[in-house]
Amino acid sequence: MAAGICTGVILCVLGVTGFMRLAYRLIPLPVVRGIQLAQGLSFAMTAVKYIRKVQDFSKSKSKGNRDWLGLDGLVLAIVCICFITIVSGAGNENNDNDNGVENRDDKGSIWRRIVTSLPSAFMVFLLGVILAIIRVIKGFKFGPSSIQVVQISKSAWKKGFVKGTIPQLPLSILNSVIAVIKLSTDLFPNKSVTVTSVSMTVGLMNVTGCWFGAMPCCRGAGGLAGQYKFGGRSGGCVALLGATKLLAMCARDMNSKHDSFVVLVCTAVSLVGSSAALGFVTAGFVGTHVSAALKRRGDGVLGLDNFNDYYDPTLKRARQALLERSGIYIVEGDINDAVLLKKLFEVVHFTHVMHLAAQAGVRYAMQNPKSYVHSNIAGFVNLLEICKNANPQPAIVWASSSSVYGLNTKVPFSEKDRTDQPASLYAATKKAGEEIAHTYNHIYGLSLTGLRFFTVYGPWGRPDMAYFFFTKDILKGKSIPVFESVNHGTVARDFTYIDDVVKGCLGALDTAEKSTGSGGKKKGAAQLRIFNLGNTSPVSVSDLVSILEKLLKMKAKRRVMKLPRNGDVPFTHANISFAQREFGYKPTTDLQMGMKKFVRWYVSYYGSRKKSDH
Ligand SMILES: O=C(O)[C@H]1O[C@H](OP(=O)(O)OP(=O)(O)OC[C@H]2O[C@@H](n3ccc(=O)[nH]c3=O)[C@H](O)[C@@H]2O)[C@H](O)[C@@H](O)[C@@H]1O
Repeated sequence: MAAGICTGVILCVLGVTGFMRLAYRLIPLPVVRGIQLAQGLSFAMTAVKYIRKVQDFSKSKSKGNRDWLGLDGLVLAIVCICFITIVSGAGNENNDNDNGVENRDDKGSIWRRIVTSLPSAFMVFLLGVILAIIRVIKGFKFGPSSIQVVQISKSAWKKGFVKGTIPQLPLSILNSVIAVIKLSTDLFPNKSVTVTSVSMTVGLMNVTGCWFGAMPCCRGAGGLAGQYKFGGRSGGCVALLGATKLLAMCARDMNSKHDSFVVLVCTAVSLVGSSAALGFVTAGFVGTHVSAALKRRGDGVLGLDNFNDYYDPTLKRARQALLERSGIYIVEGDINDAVLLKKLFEVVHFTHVMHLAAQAGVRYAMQNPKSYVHSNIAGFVNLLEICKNANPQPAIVWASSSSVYGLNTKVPFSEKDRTDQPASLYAATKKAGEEIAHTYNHIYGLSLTGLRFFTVYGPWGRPDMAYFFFTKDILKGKSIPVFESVNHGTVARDFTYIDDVVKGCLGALDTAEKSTGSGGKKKGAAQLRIFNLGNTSPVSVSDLVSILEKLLKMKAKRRVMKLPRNGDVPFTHANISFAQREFGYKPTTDLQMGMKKFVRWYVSYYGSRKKSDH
């Protein structure tokens, strides 16, 4: 927007001061024609490339060859090219005979007249719009959109001017002003256009429009020539174009610029990925790592996160920045927002949903029980409602927890064991999630895979977890509460390194079968699975502290205390044979190695004093 406004201002100034007139007189015609030819050829080559290869517009890259068949297939494209070529080349537009009198008996001539009068490019464009609507958008609604004034930061002005205005200016002057005037004098010799009026109107269009989010635009000699060739020769065609744009602006579906942006991103995602996975809570710990891994292997990922303040939101924003650098966009919203979710699902046909949006932490459930019900139960149900109505229904992989094993004493914990004695409300909501998953699988044919994570840790982890705040407090010289169970027994966890968990998540996604229902109706039995994703070798909290002491080269001030009765269980230990059998899950990182990687990250991330005060 800043670049558009700056370019607009410069064009206005050049127009008013008469400098543009000077440029018009000084720049020779061959230079202008050269620019036009180069532009024309580059557009033609781009068109051929777009037809031959499937495009990854988000990266401006070509992918594989386009399929022959389908609504965006090669056959249709070739038919359209032939149609335009035949219609445009069907003969002289002036079909009068030598005497200037039409020979009405000449049947071939009549047909030729009809064919040449067809607005071929407009017809192909219209067909394209209809096919795009069929492919991408359902349920178009109309009504006025709200208009907002764009806020442009100081750095955006600077960046826009340097990276947008300066490189664009020569083309704007030559193609949007000088070439347009030369061409319009050729095409419409009886109409007078002045350099000042063209320059000023292009400038004013951008100076006013860009403040309201309009895409920077210009007149172009190519566009003028194209419109002339295909029949747009009066002011009426410009008015028609404007009216169509106003109509498009009225799509009520997009209430704000943010909504429109979301829709555009979604469309890009659906065009990019052969399988579009939706990583909910992408700025969460596990979500960040899973999304990045999916993107690395070429999947289309769209994130969703409400960026709540359960723990330091700046860490979440830093994860978001990391993901955005690798091309993953995160929509800011809540899984309880049915309107938003519906909109996303209308635009993208998600093949998979990786649902990692939850209120985590076992002890916090006593302080804020409602947040657990809100996210882990109401939010989950809301998501399942949207997924069951989607067409096609996505396959869902979601995060349960090792805490569902609660007070069980039989080890290692197997998926076949009882899970009816949770020790915290957190565990109870996760257990409820598993039962809710069963219901949606049974009634609607949704494919659902629950993953019971076992105390996942690693770089970019959660500051509310013990290993994280132990590290922080040891470094600060503060004491840390180390829990022990009855009779000075150890408290132990099957700590699992993030990279191992990511492999498990990808394995679960890749082996997830399709949901069988569509549009809210079940059409057959669907897959329903639960897997433990643990490390299979529990370590006591006391040993965890010793590992940290060695890595941080500092002695911890241990405050040994009895395991409080606020949700904690004395130990966890996963049996992972089921995940191993189904998708080859095999953790390879022990606590020593995993903590080394975590500490390295922690020190580099919180290296400065400012950041370490988190
Ligand atoms: O995998 C799981 O099921 C769960 O793992 C963790 O829960 P937890 O294992 O309790 O992880 P931490 O809170 O990091 O505690 C780790 C160990 O440190 C102990 N601890 C915790 C806090 C403390 O002040 N002192 C202390 O000794 C805990 O008793 C526990 O044995 C996560 O917080 C849950 O979101 C997740 O669902």
